[in-house]
Amino acid sequence: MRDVMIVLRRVFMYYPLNYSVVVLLRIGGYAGLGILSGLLIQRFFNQVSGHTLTLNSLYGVTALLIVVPLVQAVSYSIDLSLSYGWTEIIRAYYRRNIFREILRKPGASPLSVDHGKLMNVIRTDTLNPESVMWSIPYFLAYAIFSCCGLIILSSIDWRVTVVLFTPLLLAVIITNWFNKRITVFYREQQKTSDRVTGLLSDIFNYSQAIKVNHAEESFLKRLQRFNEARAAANRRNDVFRTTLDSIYDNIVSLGTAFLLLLISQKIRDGQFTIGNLTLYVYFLGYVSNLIRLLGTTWAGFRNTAVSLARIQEVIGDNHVNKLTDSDTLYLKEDLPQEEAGARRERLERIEVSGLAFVYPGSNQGIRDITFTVPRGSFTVISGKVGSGKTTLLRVILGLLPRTSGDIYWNGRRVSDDSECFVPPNAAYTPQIPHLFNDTIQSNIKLGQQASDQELAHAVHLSVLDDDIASLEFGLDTVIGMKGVKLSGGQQQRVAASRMFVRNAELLVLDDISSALDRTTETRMWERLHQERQRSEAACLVVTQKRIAMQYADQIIVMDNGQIKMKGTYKELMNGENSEEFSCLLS
Ligand SMILES: Nc1ncnc2c1ncn2[C@@H]1O[C@H](COP(=O)(O)OP(=O)(O)OP(=O)(O)O)[C@@H](O)[C@H]1O
Repeated sequence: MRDVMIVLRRVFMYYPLNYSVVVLLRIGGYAGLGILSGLLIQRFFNQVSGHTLTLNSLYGVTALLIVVPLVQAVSYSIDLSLSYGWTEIIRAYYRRNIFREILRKPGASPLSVDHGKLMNVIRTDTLNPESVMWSIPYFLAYAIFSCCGLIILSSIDWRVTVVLFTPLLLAVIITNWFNKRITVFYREQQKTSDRVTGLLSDIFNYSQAIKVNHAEESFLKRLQRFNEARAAANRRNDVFRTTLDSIYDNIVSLGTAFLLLLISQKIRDGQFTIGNLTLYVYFLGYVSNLIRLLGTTWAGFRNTAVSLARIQEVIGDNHVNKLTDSDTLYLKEDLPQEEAGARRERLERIEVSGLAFVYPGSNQGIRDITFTVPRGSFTVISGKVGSGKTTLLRVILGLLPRTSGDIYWNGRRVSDDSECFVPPNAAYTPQIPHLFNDTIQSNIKLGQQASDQELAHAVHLSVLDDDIASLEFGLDTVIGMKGVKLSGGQQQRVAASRMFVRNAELLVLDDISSALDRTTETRMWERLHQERQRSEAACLVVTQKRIAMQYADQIIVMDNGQIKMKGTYKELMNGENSEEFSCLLS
């Protein structure tokens, strides 16, 4: 609960003035004007039943009974217009901060939760703080109203008041006891929802695999099972909430009946006026609302605590302050241009020394990697499947956190790889292209400004020009989810264009020619070679292709996470492990 309080306090600090005005409006509107209305109604009925009602006082009371609700209506409208602003903002900050924390994680670290949970966390768990912040001012207003009511009613008849409030107190205790179950139901609801969303996301992502393996039936059955579990959890929650609601509703009816029983004799004896009876019934309605609000506010606190734990699991960090950061949201302003990393001094050489990384919970990774990449050089990393080539690239790029070793840029130690090895210093094409459902052009630029000429140059280097020319809409062709409307080779080359357009000093390519025909592949390596001579960009390339190796200034052969051989193509072909080396080539 401490974390919940920290979140709510920081959320309050987004708009302290705005929120305070809402609190005051609700206290004024519900408590202040509510009590005034009650007293007016009491006075009116006392006058009617006591036959002391004069025309003047009738006009006066009636006018007030019209004016008070009108003032209340104005206060509610102001309240709503102020509240909708901050509830949206709370949600937006919360969601933006979760995204930011996820994106801050080292790029290649997998998320600790599946997509279903992630989606639910962002969609529904982010709603809890705003709902608590929404109900707190109501709760305060009703609490103040009820306390005042207690005092006013006690001054009329304290015995009747005590008897009237006792069942309400009992209701509070019962509600509190029931509310503990709310957490259990909420958790269950979220868990079953995560599973359904996760499975749906898998089905849509891998529909082709499901179809070709004729696995539709088994996936549908699984979906049905998950849906039934979710429906059962929702049902349990709904029944529980409806039961609680009916308890609150019946409290008013039971209370009124109780009251009538208690005071009927007193009214007959003239000890209790009709106006007082009306006042009691009027207050009873408000007090039952207080209990309802106590229930929802308390449930909101508990659900926020559950949600916080889920969010912290997603972002892998339990520092709540990060979730409530309130720097600019850009709701109305233009988004700032994507910031490139700070450009370092012109690259002369990169030195990798004693680099190591082990995947958590395994003994797989890389160890003791040392080599140098000079300006304008071409370094090939080769080796058997699973020997650690991709891991090495990712550790250098800061996508995986190195466990030991150093990287130097022109002799100066790099302390934050993920900040250093980004455009314009370095650009990377991963083994599996990550494309978005957008045009080819947008996929290449990915938020970066690029002239037509720069775009055409990047397309040329990745040997994509003929493909673009053959498409009806050229660079404006929309390529579908994950680029499904392109062939595997085209997808790889769109990803390569994205790297080339960044005009970086270090180009890092992970096995990108695997889906290319020989002619396209030969052209691509030739163009990359020419480009490197022109721009003096250094290239770090994972490949097994002979043609690429022939261009290489050095070839590093990995085995079981370590460097096994190093040299030029000629040296390795003529070295003592030449047979093993030639077996790697394709
Ligand atoms: N997230 C991970 N957690 C644990 N082990 C991993 C993880 N990713 C890769 N590995 C293991 O680390 C080793 C090196 O993997 P890596 O992907 O670097 O190999 P690679 O040489 O690039 O293989 P390939 O040629 O198939 O691309 C492998 O044994 C692999 O199973």
